[in-house]
Amino acid sequence: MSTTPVIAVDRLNLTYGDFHAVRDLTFEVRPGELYALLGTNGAGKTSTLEVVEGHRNPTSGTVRVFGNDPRNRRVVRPRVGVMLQESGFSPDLTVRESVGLIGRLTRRTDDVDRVLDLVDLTDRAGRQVSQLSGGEKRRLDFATAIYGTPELIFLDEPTTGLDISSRDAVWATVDRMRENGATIVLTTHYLEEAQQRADRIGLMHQGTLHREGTVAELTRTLPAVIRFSLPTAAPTLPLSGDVDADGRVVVETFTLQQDLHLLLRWAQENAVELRDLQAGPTRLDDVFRAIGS
Ligand SMILES: Nc1ncnc2c1ncn2[C@@H]1O[C@H](COP(=O)(O)OP(=O)(O)OP(=O)(O)O)[C@@H](O)[C@H]1O
Repeated sequence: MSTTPVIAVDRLNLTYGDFHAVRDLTFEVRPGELYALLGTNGAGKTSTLEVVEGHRNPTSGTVRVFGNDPRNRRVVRPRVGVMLQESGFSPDLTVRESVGLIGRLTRRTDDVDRVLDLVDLTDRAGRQVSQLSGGEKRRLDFATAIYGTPELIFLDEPTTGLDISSRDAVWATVDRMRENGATIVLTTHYLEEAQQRADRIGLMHQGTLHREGTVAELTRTLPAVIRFSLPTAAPTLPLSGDVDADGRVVVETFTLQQDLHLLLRWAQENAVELRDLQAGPTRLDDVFRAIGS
């Protein structure tokens, strides 16, 4: 498999008037990976993706998609599927017409019925877009991104407004496309989805790439947490911790397995019940909460 990056962003800057929305941003997306571009509100994700998708000119810096300037739409567009946050469909078109139109615009070919089946809109094919529910519209947006099985797919908040079975169906389709070599760029505020699926994460904050790496790389810099309640008059704990607002003991640790073992052995030996015991590795949510703190 080629190791030439599918997307290469080098010292990208983007300003809106006096406002510097993206600052010296550099990152790459490799062939076949799922790269999640995450961040706080207003971090600059959409602005960055608009440049990478060829919709917006950078103020400075370079962006290459398959080695080309993304504004070279004739070359790049047929290879790229885009699911935007807001769909731009004409409300008067039917579902079938909308999917067909996208085919013509992107110059990809596909079987409209196959795509409608994949997003479970076969029985809505003749209906006008204006008559679709929010979740159905979102599935239509997804259909346009996967039409013609593009090599690179941008998914901007793909599962917002979808019920659980529609979400599962979207991810099953994404998984299948990845098995066939597709590269995915995901933005989402559902951190759970990124945590489960991203090969690498770029975490943006105030226009810059605050952190980048695999989930394990991002979370390993923060301690894991053990929480429990103790009965009154318990003997002295074998490790140090704080007490939270609810009176529970909170132990932060970089050696979770070892400390948990120590704690459980101590509890057993002293016949102490550790009520509401919880222990877990750091989650992506915690990495987010630590931004700016
Ligand atoms: N057309 C515009 N004109 C002026 N400022 C803009 C424009 N578009 C975005 N901004 C500002 O640029 C910053 C980055 O916006 P952007 O939409 O890229 O962030 P984001 O990371 O996608 O945010 P969110 O998670 O809230 O969708 C924000 O402060 C926003 O207010």
